[in-house]
Amino acid sequence: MKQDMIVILDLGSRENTRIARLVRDLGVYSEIYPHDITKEELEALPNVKGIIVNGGPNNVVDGAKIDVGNHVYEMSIPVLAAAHPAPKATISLDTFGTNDEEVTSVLRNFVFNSCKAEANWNMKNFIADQIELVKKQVGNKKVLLALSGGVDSSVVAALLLKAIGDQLYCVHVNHGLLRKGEPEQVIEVFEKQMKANLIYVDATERFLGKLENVADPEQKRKIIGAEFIRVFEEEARKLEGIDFLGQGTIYPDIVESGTKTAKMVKSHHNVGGLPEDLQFTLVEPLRQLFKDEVRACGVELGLPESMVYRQPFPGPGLGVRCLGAITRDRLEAVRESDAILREEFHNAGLEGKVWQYFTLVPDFKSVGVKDDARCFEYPVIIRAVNTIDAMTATIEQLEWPLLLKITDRILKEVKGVNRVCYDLSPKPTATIEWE
Ligand SMILES: Nc1ncnc2c1ncn2[C@@H]1O[C@H](COP(=O)(O)OP(=O)(O)OP(=O)(O)O)[C@@H](O)[C@H]1O
Repeated sequence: MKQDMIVILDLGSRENTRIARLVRDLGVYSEIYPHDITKEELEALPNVKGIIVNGGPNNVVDGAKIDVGNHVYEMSIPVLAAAHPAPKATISLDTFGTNDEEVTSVLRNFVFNSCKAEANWNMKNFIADQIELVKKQVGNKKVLLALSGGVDSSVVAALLLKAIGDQLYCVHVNHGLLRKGEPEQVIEVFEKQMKANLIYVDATERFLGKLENVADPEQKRKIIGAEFIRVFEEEARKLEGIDFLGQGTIYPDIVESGTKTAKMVKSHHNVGGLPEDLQFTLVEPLRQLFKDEVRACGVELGLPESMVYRQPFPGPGLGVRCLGAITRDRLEAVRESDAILREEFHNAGLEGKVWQYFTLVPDFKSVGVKDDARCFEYPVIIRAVNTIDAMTATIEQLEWPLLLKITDRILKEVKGVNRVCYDLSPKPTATIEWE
């Protein structure tokens, strides 16, 4: 193992994530574990140079104070106890302080002087360590991975390929709701370039059939999710002797599901809902990474930037941007207009600058004129928003010439469309997606 590690024990503090990031900013890898980690579990972690017991006022669960076991202090590993009474800490603090510089100076002293950790955290070493761990976990067994072509599953796929090569089986499901060029890119990158075992399933007809005449957004999402599990399950059953399921779980997924310490564990299974008899052990090499680190990992693994810096895309795909009951003509109009929008944002240097931008097509028509004749066609609505946490969002103030150019191209190139609108609504009151 190449990297030293500082372990942060979670006693419910909201600061855990910040401390982990600040330790990593010092160049030392850090991971967060539940407060009730056992002696054996702690001993099994590689290269632990120091432990931070991060206390604070949230250390009460169901009326009882929670604490770490005494073994934490008896392992001859330096311990920093912050806002927490500790029998034998190397360093005890009342609190970590509020500004990052203060906290960093305490951490620097602990990490380098007390723990003698080396600043050897970088993507190369992270990848090398994860490869070693995955090899140890998987042995000569097979791993199945649902590969969406999104950032997280693509980075996991690339990492697992490096670790176990053709013991990895990737399944990419085309549900007919992917963006233009996406299934082609998955095939090009993973099958042609990286030589992965890629199972490509074109289930377009199946999904669109199930979605026919379904207008309720919740119902649409449910059908897409359930059908995805069914297709994936069928593929899994065709393959023999699979013991592991690879997943692109990343640290924010774990925090969102509620950490163990917060007693909110709502198991986060990305590919949730697989039948009971399909029992897999999970392989989740990115589970301790933040999104920007996942991207850096993807770049280091040689994935194309367009994949690694892809904007967020909803699970049900274009299905929720073809409003109401999905029809093939409107779905095509969403896909084509979205491709134009992305191309023009790329040309204008806005890619990576605007958080999310897409088009949608509602299920009503308006009157227009084309070639001197009256026409009755769909509008395309453009949405471009910026946000930090997706809880609130502001709209991007696009330049008029760019908006006019995109409008012109959509009206000329997309079939069945006679009108383009720009959605000016922030969140709140509007959500980012329409459905
Ligand atoms: N079309 C698909 N084909 C294969 N797997 C998929 C597909 N869509 C989703 N998945 C699987 O379900 C997981 C969760 O999908 P979701 O749309 O919530 O994306 P995510 O958590 O942002 O991950 P990613 O960045 O990999 O898409 C994905 O990581 C992937 O493993």
